[in-house]
Amino acid sequence: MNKRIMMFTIYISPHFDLKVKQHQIGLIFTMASALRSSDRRVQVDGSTDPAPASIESDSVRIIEKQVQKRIFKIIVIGDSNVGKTCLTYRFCCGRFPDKTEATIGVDFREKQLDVDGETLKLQLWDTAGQERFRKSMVQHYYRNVHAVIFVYDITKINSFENMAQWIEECDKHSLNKHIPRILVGNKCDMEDKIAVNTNMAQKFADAHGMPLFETSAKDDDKANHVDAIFMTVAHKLKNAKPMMPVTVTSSYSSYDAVHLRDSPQHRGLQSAISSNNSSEEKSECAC
Ligand SMILES: Nc1nc2c(ncn2[C@@H]2O[C@H](COP(=O)(O)OP(=O)(O)OP(=O)(O)O)[C@@H](O)[C@H]2O)c(=O)[nH]1
Repeated sequence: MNKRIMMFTIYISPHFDLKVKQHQIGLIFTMASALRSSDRRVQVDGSTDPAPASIESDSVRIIEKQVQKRIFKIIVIGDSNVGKTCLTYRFCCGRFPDKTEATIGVDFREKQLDVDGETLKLQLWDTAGQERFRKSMVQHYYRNVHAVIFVYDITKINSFENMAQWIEECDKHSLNKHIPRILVGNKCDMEDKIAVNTNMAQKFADAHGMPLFETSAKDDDKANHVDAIFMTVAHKLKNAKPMMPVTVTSSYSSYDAVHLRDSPQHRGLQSAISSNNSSEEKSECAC
C-alpha cells in the first residue's frame, strides 16, 4: 500500500527533479512497479489481487509527456500595424489586448498545445513591422525557424502587396522553403473597409503554396478561427520531418501562455535592441 502512495507522490511533487533523465524515470517506475507487484495480497485460492488501474503505465506516460516537450519557433511577420501582436496575444492570452504599441525588436509569447496526444510548445516571435525597430534584430528572427506566419491587413492594400517583400526577406535569410508557411489576412471585422478581396489573397496563397486564413484578432466570434491558424501550424509541425533542430524541454510548468521576458534568451535579445534603440519595451501580456 505504501509503495503505491510513494508512486503517487513522485507524480505530484513540485520538488521532483526534472533533470532526471527519461531512462532514470523509467527505472524508478520499473522498481516501483516491481515493489508494487510483490505487495499484491495473495488470495485464499493462491491467486494475487488484480492490479489496480494501470497506475504505472499511466504515471510513466504522464511524466514522459511532462519531461519531454518539443519546442517550435514560429515567426510572425508583416507590415507594422497589421495586427501581429493582437493575433499572438489573442491566441496566447485568449483575448484582444487592451492597448498595443509598436513592437520594438521582438516580443515572445509561448503556448503549449496538445496535438494528437503530444504536447508541443509553440514559441511565437511577434516581430516588429517597423524597419527602424527591426534592423538590429533581423538575423535573430530568421535563425532556426520552424514555421512562418505572414500577416497583412485586409483593409490596407499596401500591407498585402508587401507580402512579396516579406517572402523575399525570408529567402534572403535562407529560410528553408519547406517549413510550414501560413498567410493571414487580419481585421476581417472591418467589413466596410475591405481592400484585399479573398480571391486576390487566395491566388497569392496558392502561388506560394500557403493556406490562407482571413480572421480578426478583435472579433470574439472569430477567436476560434485564430486558434485554428496556430493549430494548423502545430499539426504541420508535428507531422513534418524536422527541417531545423528541434529543442526538447524538460519543463514541468503548468502555465499555458507566458511571456519569456525573464528568460536569458529574451534578456540577451533585448540588450541587443537597447544598444541600438533607446525606446521603451512594449507592455507585457497581462494573462
Ligand atoms: N479592427 C481591428 N483592429 C485590429 C485588429 N488587430 C489589431 N488591430 C489594431 O491594429 C493596431 C495595430 O495592432 P498591432 O497588433 O500592434 O500591430 P502589429 O502588426 O503588431 O504592429 P507592429 O508592432 O508595429 O509591427 C492596433 O490599434 C490594434 O488595436 C483586428 O483584428 N481588428
